[in-house]
Amino acid sequence: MIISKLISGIKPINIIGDVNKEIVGVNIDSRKIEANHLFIAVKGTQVDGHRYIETAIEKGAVAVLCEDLPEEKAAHVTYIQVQDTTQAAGVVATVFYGEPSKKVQLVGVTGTNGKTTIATLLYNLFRKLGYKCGLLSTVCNYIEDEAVPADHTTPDPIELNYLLSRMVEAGCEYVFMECSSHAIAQKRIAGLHFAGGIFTNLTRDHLDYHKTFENYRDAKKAFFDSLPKTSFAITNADDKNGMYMVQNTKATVKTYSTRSLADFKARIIECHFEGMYLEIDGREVGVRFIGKFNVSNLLAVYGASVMLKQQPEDILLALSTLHSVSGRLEPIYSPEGFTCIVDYAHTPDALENVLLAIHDVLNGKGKVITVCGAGGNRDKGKRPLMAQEAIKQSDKVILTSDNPRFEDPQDILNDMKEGLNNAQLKKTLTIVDRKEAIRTACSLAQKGDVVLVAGKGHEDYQEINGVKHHFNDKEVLYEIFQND
Ligand SMILES: CC(=O)N[C@H]1[C@@H](OP(=O)(O)OP(=O)(O)OC[C@H]2O[C@@H](n3ccc(=O)[nH]c3=O)[C@H](O)[C@@H]2O)O[C@H](CO)[C@@H](O)[C@@H]1O[C@H](C)C(=O)N[C@@H](C)C(=O)N[C@H](CCC(=O)O)C(=O)O
Ligand SMILES: Nc1ncnc2c1ncn2[C@@H]1O[C@H](COP(=O)(O)OP(=O)(O)OP(=O)(O)O)[C@@H](O)[C@H]1O
Ligand SMILES: N[C@H](CCC[C@H](N)C(=O)O)C(=O)O
Ligand SMILES: [Mg+2]
Repeated sequence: MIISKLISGIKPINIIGDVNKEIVGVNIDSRKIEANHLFIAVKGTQVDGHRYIETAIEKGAVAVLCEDLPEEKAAHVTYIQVQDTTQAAGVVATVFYGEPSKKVQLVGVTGTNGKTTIATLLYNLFRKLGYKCGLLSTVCNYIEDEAVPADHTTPDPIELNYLLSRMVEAGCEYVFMECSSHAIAQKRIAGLHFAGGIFTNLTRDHLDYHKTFENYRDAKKAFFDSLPKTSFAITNADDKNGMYMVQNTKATVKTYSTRSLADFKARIIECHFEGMYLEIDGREVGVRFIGKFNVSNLLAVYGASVMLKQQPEDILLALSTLHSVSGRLEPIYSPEGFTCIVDYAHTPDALENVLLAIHDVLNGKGKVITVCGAGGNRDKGKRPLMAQEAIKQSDKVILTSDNPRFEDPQDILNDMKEGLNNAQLKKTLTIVDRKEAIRTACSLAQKGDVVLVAGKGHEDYQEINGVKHHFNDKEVLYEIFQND
């Protein structure tokens, strides 16, 4: 694609050099630059991408998009200066890959918890309804059946538009994606055309990055502010910030609620560990999910499907056949008759809700033993709150390592214990080794009890000092049961 076409969606302040050159690739990372590429210099949180302009040119870049022009310029390179390269990166990537988001119905899901669940269920549901679909999520990306491993909840703008273009090539009509607050703040989704957006909920997370809850909230809101008039915005009326999210959007607003009047409503008729019987918009349906929060997730899925012009009867029929998403409230039954639940709860709110869901089913008839930790190099303030939520609804808590990343695991656990009083500490064990912690929880459990293993869900690694060691909570549980 020639440079003048490539930059047709942005407003350069200055252009130096030939704009009729052919560009065969674009990237924000100098390490991925090859011959005849455009390098986009982005000022990041760790380094300033402008430092890599020279390296990128040595690797073959023939055009550079930047905010600050370098003093020494190469004669064969075209320099394009813009105000904000973060924003421009998304727009240029979209143009380079043929504006793929305009060729599919793209629905974005944002909020603290529930994004993976909702996006994955929509992908599974629309495939059951007979459509070709794509999915961009924390667990894995999918182009129809083809799995493309995910490093991030939302990929960088280049990878994102590349994957979307592959989905268009594969004939996908619908694409469901998670929009993390990092991705919205870093404009990874700039230039995308959304058919709809969904808001799940907002509670504490990622304050290491956003600094204040207001910044975090407004990062999520920015997604709805940017939705086009043709799109829909579905919001959770039960969440304190549900209406705030959509107050400035141009999209058609619809609400969902399990408590009050809303466009999409539901209530629980019955619930077991195997699933729930629900009434959604006046129709009854059996689903294989538990927990009130999953009623909200299913309502969001139902609402989005209605807005995407599917028939309520077809949606509910497909909904009744869907299974829980990997590592989200996934039950594993022990030979001794207790139930283990593997779940990705890694925020105070998620822990509270998962434990509520477990108690709803247990109905006072068994003990709850919770194994949990907190991630290293992430929001420290959530650590004591997570310990508090765990102890509030558990008979015993075993604090253990999650992904310590570059922190000492014992320091993370000490931060968690800061949230507990002496009586609560007496109900708590600290076992740094996660496998040992899970084993101990299982040895304490009896028939009818529940062992909640929280925090890592689908993850198949434990990240320690920058190295990902193979580790999977479900595998560990099966191994324990086999050796019993
Ligand atoms: C804090 C954060 O979110 N950082 C993300 C951000 O990086 P950054 O802009 O800070 O990059 P940087 O390292 O300062 O580098 C600046 C620029 O120089 C470039 N560079 C750097 C080195 C080099 O040799 N050459 C070069 O060109 C980089 O490619 C970049 O363009 O943009 C990068 C590209 O999109 C991301 O890979 C990176 O994710 C880091 C690794 C990360 O761990 N992010 C997590 C926190 C994250 O994004 N999580 C959310 C979800 C959380 C949730 O689901 O709850 C996610 O969407 O996954
Ligand atoms: N609607 C919800 N409300 C509160 N908690 C939820 C909700 N849905 C899921 N959870 C809890 O949050 C955990 C994470 O769910 P999920 O992976 O769907 O969220 P996510 O928003 O994609 O998270 P991430 O930001 O890490 O990608 C689940 O394992 C469950 O404990
Ligand atoms: N996307 C989230 C996932 C957290 C998962 C948990 N296992 C942890 O490592 O903290 C994050 O990067 O903060
Ligand atoms: Mg997710």
